[in-house]
Amino acid sequence: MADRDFIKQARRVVIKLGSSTLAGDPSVYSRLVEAVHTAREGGRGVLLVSSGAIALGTRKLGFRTRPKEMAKLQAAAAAGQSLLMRSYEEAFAARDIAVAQVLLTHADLADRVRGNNARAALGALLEAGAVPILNENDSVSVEEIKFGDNDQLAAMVTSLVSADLLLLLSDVDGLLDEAGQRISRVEDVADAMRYVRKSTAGVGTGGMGSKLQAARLATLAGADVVIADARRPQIIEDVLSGADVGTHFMASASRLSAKKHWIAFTLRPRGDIVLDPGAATAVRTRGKSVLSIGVLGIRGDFRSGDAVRILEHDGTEIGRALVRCAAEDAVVVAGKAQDELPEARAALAELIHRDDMVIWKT
Ligand SMILES: Nc1ncnc2c1ncn2[C@@H]1O[C@H](COP(=O)(O)OP(=O)(O)O)[C@@H](O)[C@H]1O
Ligand SMILES: N[C@@H](CCC(=O)OP(=O)(O)O)C(=O)O
Repeated sequence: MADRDFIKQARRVVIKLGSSTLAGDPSVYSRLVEAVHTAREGGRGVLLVSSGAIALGTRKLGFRTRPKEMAKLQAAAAAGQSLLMRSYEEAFAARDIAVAQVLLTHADLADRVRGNNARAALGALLEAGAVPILNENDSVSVEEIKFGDNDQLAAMVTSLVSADLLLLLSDVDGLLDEAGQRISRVEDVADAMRYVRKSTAGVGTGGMGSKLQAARLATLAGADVVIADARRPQIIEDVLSGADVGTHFMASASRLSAKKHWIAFTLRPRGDIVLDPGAATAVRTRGKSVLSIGVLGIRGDFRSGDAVRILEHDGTEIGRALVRCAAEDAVVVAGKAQDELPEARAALAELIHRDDMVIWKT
């Protein structure tokens, strides 16, 4: 199959719209509605991740520029979110399509029960024929519980609902090379990072680096990703028909299970487990569990079931995992063989089970 043939067959699609798009030409809403309508007629389920609340709220509340102070940013988000949803409600009414607002914080997806509830609610909305419109719940999100930006939220939602395609719409043709030419296809996201230019202009928060990171997350969840220009007429239709527009990232052949993806990319590590060279090799090359005897050191203040980084003795990160005990117990068992462990902690000879571990490809 040709590269973009998988996109033509995508059944579930997440479309992310950036602030730059929504703060610009208002006709973007009506064009979006027509494209979503056509996609649904073609049997696809569509979810939107929409930024724009802060940009709209900044104007609505009469702030001259985007506020820097957290409380004012949150105020702008609250004021702008209702305006944003009103625009969507009105636009989608033209096609008699119900929209539904879903506001999430990072903590919602980091908690398994809450994440499962969100997945079920989104599934029920699609089943009922509605278009879920997601945004970060900015007015209650503080730094520790933020997604970072909506590119990351969109990638995590893509994994959560097992979407086949993530379409990141922005105000550029796609990823541009040094000469400003669109790159049609990216094979290696890490390598593509060299094209990212730092920019302070514009109303967006993430920039291109964040879109590439989102592309990495979503392709490892088994989705194709396209970054494309929202200002181009028919852009969504063109992308979904497999046309050579925007920048395409193919779904990874070594996709992670939903659980491993969650460990690797949604959870925030609370500490480090440092391995000796023998253990590091066994874990990295043979996918072995982490045994207490191979642990050189423990850092951080994690609890049982938290995510941790797995490090080589020189500090290189090998992977991420869920740890089976709290830091205070891990310190006691580190470096000890099973027969040296106190009886109460015997089970901790296997500190991390291989099923709870994601090893980075080198
Ligand atoms: N190599 C690159 N190719 C394309 N855009 C780039 C590149 N490097 C940096 N950018 C910047 O990334 C911006 C898009 O990100 P952002 O402003 O966060 O958009 P959005 O609000 O749509 O999420 C572009 O407008 C451009 O200024
Ligand atoms: N949640 C914020 C958007 C944050 C964000 O990531 O913005 P952008 O980089 O334009 O996608 C808002 O609604 O204003």
